[in-house]
Amino acid sequence: MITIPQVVTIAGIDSSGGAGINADMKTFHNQKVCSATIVTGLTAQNNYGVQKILPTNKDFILAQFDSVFSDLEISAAKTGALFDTAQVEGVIQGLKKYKPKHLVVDPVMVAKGGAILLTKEAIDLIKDELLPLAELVTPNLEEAEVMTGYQITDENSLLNSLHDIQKLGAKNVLIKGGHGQGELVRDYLLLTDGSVSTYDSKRLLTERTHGTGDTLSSYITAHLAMGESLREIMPNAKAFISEAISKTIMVGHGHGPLNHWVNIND
Ligand SMILES: Nc1ncnc2c1ncn2[C@@H]1O[C@H](COP(=O)(O)OP(=O)(O)OP(=O)(O)O)[C@@H](O)[C@H]1O
Ligand SMILES: Cc1ncc(CO)c(N)n1
Repeated sequence: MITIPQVVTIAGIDSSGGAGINADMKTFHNQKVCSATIVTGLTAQNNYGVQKILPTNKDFILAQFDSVFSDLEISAAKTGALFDTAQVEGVIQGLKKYKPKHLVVDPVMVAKGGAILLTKEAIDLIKDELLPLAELVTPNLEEAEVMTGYQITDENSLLNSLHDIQKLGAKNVLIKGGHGQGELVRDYLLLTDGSVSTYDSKRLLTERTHGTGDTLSSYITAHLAMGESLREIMPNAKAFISEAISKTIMVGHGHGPLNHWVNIND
């Protein structure tokens, strides 16, 4: 018999296959963990942007929680796109009921192409009630600004943001630098013990970066489920995302999807 870590992604489906649950499941499969899904919505989306959203309702979200958690042995969960306040309430209720050992919150707010995925009320609820449940929250630069209410203009304001987001209740905070500038992409990780580590990689000059955030947070979730620490996971997570961006697959137009077949141990 083979035992495989089991994880769940609580997120939306991307009709073009490159982001959201689709990216999560491909990453989980690549990293050899078994994944369940709690679907928060369907998107009519492609590599140009999001054309339409059909959110699932709170009752159906809770029904999926009951189905998944009454059967599978879930050791880690991650949240991705959540679309309205009632949904966020459902997700918080489900997480409080089933208490997965590890929870990664990816506070997806804006899709590549600029579509706003979350209302202001829902963002407040995420800050007040979802972040305190999270082992790790993974905002990009804009999402960090929305959470704190001030702009990140330099390293000082970035470090302040890390601490201010931790004060909202998340144990560990990762601010991702994909939307920054310069030759390097630098991600900043603040741990519970107050230490800050930075992770650099070469900025790959491509617009084919659909689903980078989902892929990174899924990779981390998979490895938390395997019992690794964030310090152990981060260098490999960065290597994986760089490899998945650089071994370009030509699918669709615009912000094309990543290559989820890569293996950083090759
Ligand atoms: N051009 C790039 N070259 C190398 N690494 C990148 C690049 N863009 C993003 N990354 C890496 O991908 C991960 C996700 O970062 P990013 O800031 O793009 O997140 P995100 O905005 O949440 O993604 P998404 O737009 O998919 O929601 C980070 O680890 C970041 O360092
Ligand atoms: C469904 C969905 N979730 C997350 C993102 C962000 O990558 C997206 N574009 N679409």
